[in-house]
Amino acid sequence: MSLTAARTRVGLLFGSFNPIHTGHLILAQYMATHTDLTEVWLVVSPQSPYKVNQELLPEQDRLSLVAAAIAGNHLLRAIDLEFQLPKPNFTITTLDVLKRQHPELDFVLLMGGDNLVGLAGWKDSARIQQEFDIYVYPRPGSVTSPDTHNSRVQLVQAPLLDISATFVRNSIQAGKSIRYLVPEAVENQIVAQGYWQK
Ligand SMILES: Nc1ncnc2c1ncn2[C@@H]1O[C@H](COP(=O)(O)OP(=O)(O)OP(=O)(O)O)[C@@H](O)[C@H]1O
Ligand SMILES: O=C(O)c1ccc[n+]([C@@H]2O[C@H](COP(=O)([O-])O)[C@@H](O)[C@H]2O)c1
Repeated sequence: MSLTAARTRVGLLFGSFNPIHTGHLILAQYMATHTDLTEVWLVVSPQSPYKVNQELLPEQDRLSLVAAAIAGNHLLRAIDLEFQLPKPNFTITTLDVLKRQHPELDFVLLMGGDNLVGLAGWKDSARIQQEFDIYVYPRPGSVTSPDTHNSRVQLVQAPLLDISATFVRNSIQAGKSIRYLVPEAVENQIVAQGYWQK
């Protein structure tokens, strides 16, 4: 019997969340309930290094949509830490701050197979892969087998919904319904504020 208590493991889903949608939420909730993670934190990135030209809703509005989406869910948390960090937001910078702020927690990166392919090009990619466990979930058109050279990468067969924030934005702009693509509270806020409507 081990005398050391298991450390609390927290999953981190980084994203622009422009806007958050049901695909993000199904994934986050599954990770929080079907793996060894205790919670999943949704880290809102004001400016992803790869999305500098994309038209983004102001970060506070994106955060507010995330908060509306997860209201009352004690397993998920919205994190605005990157709002105070230099832009564009490099994930290693945020990870270093989170580790300093929460030495009692073990952070696990959640990543789609599509992002895992690009991870090699991320800032301090080698350090990210050495210092953090990464749970990879398959995404359509991406590699589904984990990198066997890196024992910290683990494949999680999460149920996925093939929708994107781009699809949600385009639907709004085309005057189509986004019912069920986003939670009702998010849809109500988008409609009330007129986000992405022409
Ligand atoms: N349907 C989905 N299921 C699971 N993960 C998703 C889904 N859509 C996006 N993700 C992942 O969630 C994270 C944050 O995504 P992001 O905020 O960039 O949303 P997105 O839908 O990919 O946005 P966009 O369409 O604007 O590029 C990324 O790691 C992305 O790969
Ligand atoms: O740190 C990096 O070099 C890096 C490069 C690309 C993307 N990221 C982060 O990955 C998250 C998802 O990015 P994206 O572009 O797929 O929305 C977002 O939080 C970005 O800040 C981070």
